[in-house]
Amino acid sequence: MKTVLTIAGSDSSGGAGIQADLKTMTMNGVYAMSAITALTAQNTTGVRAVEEASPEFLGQQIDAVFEDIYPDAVKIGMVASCELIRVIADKLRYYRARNVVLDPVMVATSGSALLRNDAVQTLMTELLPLAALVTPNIPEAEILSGMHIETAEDMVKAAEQISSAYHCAVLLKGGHSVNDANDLLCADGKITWFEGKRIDNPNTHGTGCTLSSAIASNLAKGFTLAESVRRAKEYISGALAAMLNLGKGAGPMMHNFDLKSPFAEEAN
Ligand SMILES: Nc1ncnc2c1ncn2[C@@H]1O[C@H](COP(=O)(O)OP(=O)(O)OP(=O)(O)O)[C@@H](O)[C@H]1O
Ligand SMILES: Cc1ncc(COP(=O)(O)O)c(N)n1
Repeated sequence: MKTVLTIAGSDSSGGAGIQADLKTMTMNGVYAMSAITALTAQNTTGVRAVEEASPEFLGQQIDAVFEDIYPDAVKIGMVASCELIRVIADKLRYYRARNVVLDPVMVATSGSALLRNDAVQTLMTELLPLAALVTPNIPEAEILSGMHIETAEDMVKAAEQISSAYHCAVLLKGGHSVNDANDLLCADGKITWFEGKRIDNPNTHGTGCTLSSAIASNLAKGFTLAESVRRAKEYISGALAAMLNLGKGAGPMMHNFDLKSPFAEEAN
């Protein structure tokens, strides 16, 4: 069985972060492992508190995984601080991690900051060059490229700029666009659009975490980058279309929307 490690923060409400990653990886047929950067006390309405792991303890978690079950892919989500970013970068270099997918999480859907302001530059210089793929949403791509993004042409220019500056592929996600949810892949100088009809569902907590974990899972299974993105887009569209409605704010999506297991049956 193929294996994937997520290095990310815990979301107590289960919709984003480590919890979304483990659900997504399991549903995408890989064995999921985790190294937790921070605990968050959060729900669908917002983040109440954050407890960061110490850099030493994060390093120990990553060592424990790599020394025993070497992951076929690594997904990185919330990284919180400069110190934690440096540990992650050192470990990924030391273990020559492959298929690294970086979701440059900065702000939660609810508006709370998940990355310290002074850590944005460290994320860009330390982690982007190690990534096979970086998956910014539109506001994150504006920060990474220093460009304002309004049109599809702006998305292409920003993705090309980030890709050439950091020598990694870029998937610029269109979830925050006013039009359809079309995502753009820029890899080896080639632009590919992945089109998605906008689903009228306000419950989008954890969409970015889910998409990047599904891509990492498919890379681990040996699919090409473009095919991994296509399959992940299909997965996120299915999870959103299942119209789960939980919580008082932007709720989580359903992961077991396609599960026909007898263990999933509910009592009448
Ligand atoms: N309403 C929607 N309908 C269809 N697809 C969507 C919708 N919202 C987001 N997506 C898709 O979900 C994925 C994540 O995109 P998005 O731009 O929301 O990322 P994000 O902002 O990082 O997510 P997060 O909510 O975790 O912060 C993309 O493939 C995007 O196209
Ligand atoms: C621990 C953690 N990681 C990532 C996100 C981003 O997800 P979203 O933008 O959907 O809130 C989050 N809210 N919490």
